[in-house]
Amino acid sequence: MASAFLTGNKTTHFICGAIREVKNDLHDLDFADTMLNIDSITTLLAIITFCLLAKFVYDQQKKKYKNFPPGPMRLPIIGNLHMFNLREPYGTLTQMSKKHGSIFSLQFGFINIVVLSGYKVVKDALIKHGDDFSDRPQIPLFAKLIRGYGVVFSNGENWNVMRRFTFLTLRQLGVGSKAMESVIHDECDMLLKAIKSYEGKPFDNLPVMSTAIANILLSIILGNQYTCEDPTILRMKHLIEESVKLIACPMSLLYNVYPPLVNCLPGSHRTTINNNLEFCKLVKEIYTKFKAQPDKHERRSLIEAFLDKQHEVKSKSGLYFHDENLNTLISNLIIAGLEPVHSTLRWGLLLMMKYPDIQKNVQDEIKKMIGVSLPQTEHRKELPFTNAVIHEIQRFGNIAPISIPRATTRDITFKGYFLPKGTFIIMLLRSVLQDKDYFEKPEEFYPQHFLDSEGKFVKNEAFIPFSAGKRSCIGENLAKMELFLLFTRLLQNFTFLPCPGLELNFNPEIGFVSSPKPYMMRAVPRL
Ligand code: HEM
Repeated sequence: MASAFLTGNKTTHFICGAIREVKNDLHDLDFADTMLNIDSITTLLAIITFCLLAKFVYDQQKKKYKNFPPGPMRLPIIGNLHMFNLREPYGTLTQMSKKHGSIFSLQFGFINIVVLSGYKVVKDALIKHGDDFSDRPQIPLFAKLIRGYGVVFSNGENWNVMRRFTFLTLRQLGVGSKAMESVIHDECDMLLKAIKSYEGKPFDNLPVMSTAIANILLSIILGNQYTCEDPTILRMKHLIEESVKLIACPMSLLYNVYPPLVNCLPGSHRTTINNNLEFCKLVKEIYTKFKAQPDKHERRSLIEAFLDKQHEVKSKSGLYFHDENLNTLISNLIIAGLEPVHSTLRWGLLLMMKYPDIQKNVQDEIKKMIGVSLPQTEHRKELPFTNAVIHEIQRFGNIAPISIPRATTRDITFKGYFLPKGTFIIMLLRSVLQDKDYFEKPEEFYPQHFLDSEGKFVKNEAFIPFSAGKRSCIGENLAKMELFLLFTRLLQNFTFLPCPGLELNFNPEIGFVSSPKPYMMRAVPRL
């Protein structure tokens, strides 16, 4: 309605007419009325300015987004927000992709978002157009927390330098080698001991499992200086676990859409910001200690490799090795590396309790092929069923349903649509891992997705839980090693059973990572 009024001469006539009317009225009024009307004029002018501005923005957007992918009808100001079930946003996106196809657009407040779904389209974007889709968008809450540093949400040269450093350092620290296998086994020994101590009685697996996985990651990032029992680490872990959930809560989502409006309100976004400030303070305490006593540690760590780089400021890339990047990189790695592995394993145990026959087949295969000896990564080939089950846990568990958002690095035409530079892109990984053209029973837990008719393991090209291309998961090798060794040893040592009277719950927790809700289980020793 407003924009219909505000076109060309009609707009000027409307404004002049309104002001003239107000002026005429002013003659006949006393002082109080005059004051009242001055307020009315201000309000009227504000409304008119707003409408003109809205029209200008609308025209600019229309020009910019010509030939933009279509999508569901949007409302002014809120766009498509009203259509979202904020408690299950991934479900809403999946439903929309069924209706609007593999490329469609949405509007969140004033932000235009393009959603890509299905293996073919997502693969094209990740691989064929890898460079065009390799940025991260500016998401207000993350921008506030991360300020363009670290690796997960940075872009350009900062991202390049941090990614290369992280990738090479993980390799130098033994990820993928026998040395890392032994770190994982040491932690697994403690995990088995902790589980055994419950003597087959019900227990909550969340704290026990997260301790083991956190200790593996900490040994890489901080060397052998810190373990999960350290009060600083306990606090850091709590802050991360809380923030990972809060980031997907309604107030945080609203903050990302209307930052100035929501900023002053209380809610999950404020707690996340405060958690981040506290987290950075704790990381700073840790690296200050490292700086104070260099070369004193038995095992080298990522933090020490970074501090070494700070001394080599000769090269141009050396400029990026400052404390802000160190702070953010460490928090990035702890957040990105802890929760996904932990959640995948917890989905795994939940599924083993639901499907006792599959659990038994895995145990029989382990018994037959490796007996009681320690599993090694090479055993994957000899354990095709176990390997297929682990792949299916990752596919079914689907812990990163929308991956991490991307943005276009330049103006591009993709599948016939124009996407301006900086377009916010969601790659719906959930739709890839459930693509019915690649998985026979996409909504079921079906390890045969990764087995041929003779029971041999077969790869499936649409299996990309770590995403793909130049911005794919840095921790893929570490995560695969952890999942294989921990899962195999857990099933070699225990049979996992549900607690009598408790129903198994497969509804995921809301959060950035789609994890199972806390649950109790029993573990009966086998050896
Ligand atoms: C089961 C375990 C894991 C899964 C399913 C997983 C999945 C993912 C996914 C989907 C992305 C987004 C990639 C993209 O934008 O295309 C990602 C990014 C990332 N992951 Fe993982 N991840 C896992 C474990 C880990 C571990 C153990 C680490 C750390 C050592 C890690 C570190 C990272 C980092 C740093 C990024 C950002 C990469 C970048 O922006 O360049 N992840 N991960």
